[in-house]
Amino acid sequence: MSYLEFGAIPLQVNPDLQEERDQASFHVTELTHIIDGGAEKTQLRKRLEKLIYSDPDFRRFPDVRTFGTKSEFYGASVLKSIKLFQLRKEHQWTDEESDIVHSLVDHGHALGLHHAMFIPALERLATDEQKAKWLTIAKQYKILGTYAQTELGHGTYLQGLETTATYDPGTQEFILNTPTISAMKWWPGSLGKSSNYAIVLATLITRGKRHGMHPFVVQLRSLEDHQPLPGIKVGEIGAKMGTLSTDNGYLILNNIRILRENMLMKNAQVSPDGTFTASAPNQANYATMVLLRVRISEFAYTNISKAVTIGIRYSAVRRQSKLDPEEKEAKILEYQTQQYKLFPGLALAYAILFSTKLLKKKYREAQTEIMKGNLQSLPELHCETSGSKAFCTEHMLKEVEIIRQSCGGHGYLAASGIGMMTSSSAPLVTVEGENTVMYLQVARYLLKRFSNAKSGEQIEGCTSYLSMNHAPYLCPFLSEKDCRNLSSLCDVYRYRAFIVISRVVRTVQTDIKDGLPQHDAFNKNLVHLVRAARAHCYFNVVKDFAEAVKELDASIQICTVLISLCCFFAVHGIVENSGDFLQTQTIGVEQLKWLKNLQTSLLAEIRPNAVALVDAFDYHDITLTSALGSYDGNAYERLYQSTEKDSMNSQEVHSSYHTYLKPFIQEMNKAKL
Ligand SMILES: CCCCCCCC/C=C\C/C=C/C(=O)SCCNC(=O)CCNC(=O)[C@H](O)C(C)(C)COP(=O)(O)OP(=O)(O)OC[C@H]1O[C@@H](n2cnc3c(N)ncnc32)[C@H](O)[C@@H]1OP(=O)(O)O
Ligand SMILES: Cc1cc2nc3c(=O)[nH]c(=O)nc-3n(C[C@H](O)[C@H](O)[C@H](O)COP(=O)(O)OP(=O)(O)OC[C@H]3O[C@@H](n4cnc5c(N)ncnc54)[C@H](O)[C@@H]3O)c2cc1C
Repeated sequence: MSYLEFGAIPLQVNPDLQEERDQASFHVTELTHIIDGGAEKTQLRKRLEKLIYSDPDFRRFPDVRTFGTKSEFYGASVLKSIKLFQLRKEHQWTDEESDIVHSLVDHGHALGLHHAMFIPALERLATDEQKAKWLTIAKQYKILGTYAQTELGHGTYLQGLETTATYDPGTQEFILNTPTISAMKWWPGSLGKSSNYAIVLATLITRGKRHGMHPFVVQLRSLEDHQPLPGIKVGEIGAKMGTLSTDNGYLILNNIRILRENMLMKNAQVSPDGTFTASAPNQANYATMVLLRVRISEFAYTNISKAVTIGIRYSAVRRQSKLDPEEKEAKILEYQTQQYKLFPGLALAYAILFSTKLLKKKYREAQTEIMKGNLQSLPELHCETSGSKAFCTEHMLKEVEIIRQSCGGHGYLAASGIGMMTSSSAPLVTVEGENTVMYLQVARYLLKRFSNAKSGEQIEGCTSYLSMNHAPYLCPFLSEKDCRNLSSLCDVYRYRAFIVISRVVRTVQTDIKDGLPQHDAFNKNLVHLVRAARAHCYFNVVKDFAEAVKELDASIQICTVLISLCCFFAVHGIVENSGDFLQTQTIGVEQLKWLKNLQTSLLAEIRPNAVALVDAFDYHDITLTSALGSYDGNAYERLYQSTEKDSMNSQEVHSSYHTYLKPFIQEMNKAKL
């Protein structure tokens, strides 16, 4: 066989993968339509896919990503941003269309924060008059902006932000300053080299009084030559583990004067004479973060669904060792342990998909009210978005890494597409509210709602179960078969959450009664509080998944397979956290035995549809950029083909040979002689 024949990609689908597709019990397209939200949405996505991928600059990304330098990668990413902006303008994309496009192109493009945060911040924090000024030019790309909140010294604790915006009534300007090294802005995406504007979050000082964190529109760079304006020092913070396309930046402000009107004044106002008035609680200024927490939850779906597509397709074409000594080597997907690595990620992808669809709906409804000035739903929304962001990203990151390991050695190759996914997924547990901190916000809300419920209030929303009549719980599972009941599984999660929450409330209360100040009583129980928040979030995701499956308007075949998957998601979660479930007596030892058996039975049940379930995500090969996970399953040919793109292979003999190796080899051979 010639060299070329080795590398050529066969025209047909790998027969091992075809075999998987042939045995699917349902129509993949029907499920794709459900995932996309309807047949017309699938058509829309495909139309956008065609448009984007017809441009070679989007197609050549895998090469740059795999083999370029940081600077080359960033440069190519700026080009990609500009092309996306031009296309958005030309085709007048809606936000929905734009979101679809962002999930298609390699995420995190250089100017991504302009649409992800700068524009949403203007929409949420500016008055109508300010919107007419700033939003209009931002949408026309006359200015390119970012969201500069985090500082070197503080990311989580926003009340600790040190950047100041001091009002000068004499000139009716704010003077922005970075008073200490820890006050410099540090981390904002698109800040280092790309943006010429930023919404800077700073502590407002007027008439000698500090009024907490507020948003200010600040020009950073000249619109003529992109040089930083006088008094502004801005740059890139340095190499990161991944996300090479984004120029995360630092920013130092030295007596920067901006007009009074540059303070975004929807929620609080400073009048010309310096009088401060607040028309909403300070937390209303956190609105951009709340939106991003929804989007990051959705992004967790994108990452886990891509990863598991790669893992399952590859496991269907990779053969290693013999199951039956008389047969040929088995597909690694046949091994129960391999299914145990992959199917939790598969079930998680569907769980996050359905749960975030619901979250998005709730977000839209709440946001409509908030924009009208009704902030009643804000605490509940904060709890739901914080919890979803923490739960989805925590579980996604864990499963993506397990799936990477499931690909063996090849999973460690950049060409697999999955290693990069691990490093680009990693920051999602930190950005937009570090996960532990987000769980603690959920816990804080749970404690409040718990005591409301205790005092007889009828609780609505995601914590409504706290006001249920909680007679001692008796697990209804009397056999393995009973454990399949989705409604009973939801009950098990609900009671676990209730008991974990009530126990931590009792402990905190006892500690306070015993004389500990409230903050010490909290800190003494922080781990348990996070555990309570996790239990609450897990319950909500299981419930959302189960309800979505129950209400699905789909064929019996699809319902059957999704019920198995949902059941597996719930059962797996109980088995993985069995200590907690046993300790809260929501299950007993006997029931745990049945649940463990059911867990492995479900692996076998899901197995025949595994490839179809990932095919239904319908990722284009360019979106996946994976030699292991392409639709045709020709993994080895694609891996070998990818070596051609490696610059190390552009010369037969590398230049280092002449500089170092040749003299060394010659020296060694001389010595031998
Ligand atoms: C295909 C598209 C994909 C898109 C993906 C994009 C990827 C982009 C990648 C990266 C972008 C990253 C951007 C960023 O990271 S921006 C910076 C994000 N920073 C944070 O998230 C900071 C986290 N910290 C906080 O949110 C807060 O400081 C806090 C919640 C930890 C504490 O709040 P604070 O007011 O300082 O103190 P309290 O704890 O005392 O809270 C008072 C009170 O307010 C309630 N509360 C807090 N936050 C909110 C909120 N957002 N909404 C409503 N209410 C809120 C809090 O619960 C307290 O309530 P109380 O108990 O009733 O008093
Ligand atoms: C890739 C990336 C992109 C980013 N993009 C932006 C951006 O565009 N704009 C922007 O403004 N920021 C951005 N950030 C910053 C990001 O929002 C912060 O890093 C994040 O909010 C976490 O804050 P921190 O770094 O201060 O972590 P810290 O708060 O210092 O966390 C460190 C540890 O302390 C713990 N901890 C902190 N406070 C508490 C507490 N109260 N209780 C218990 N434990 C606590 C945490 O759990 C964690 O384990 C970005 C960060 C990254 C990594």
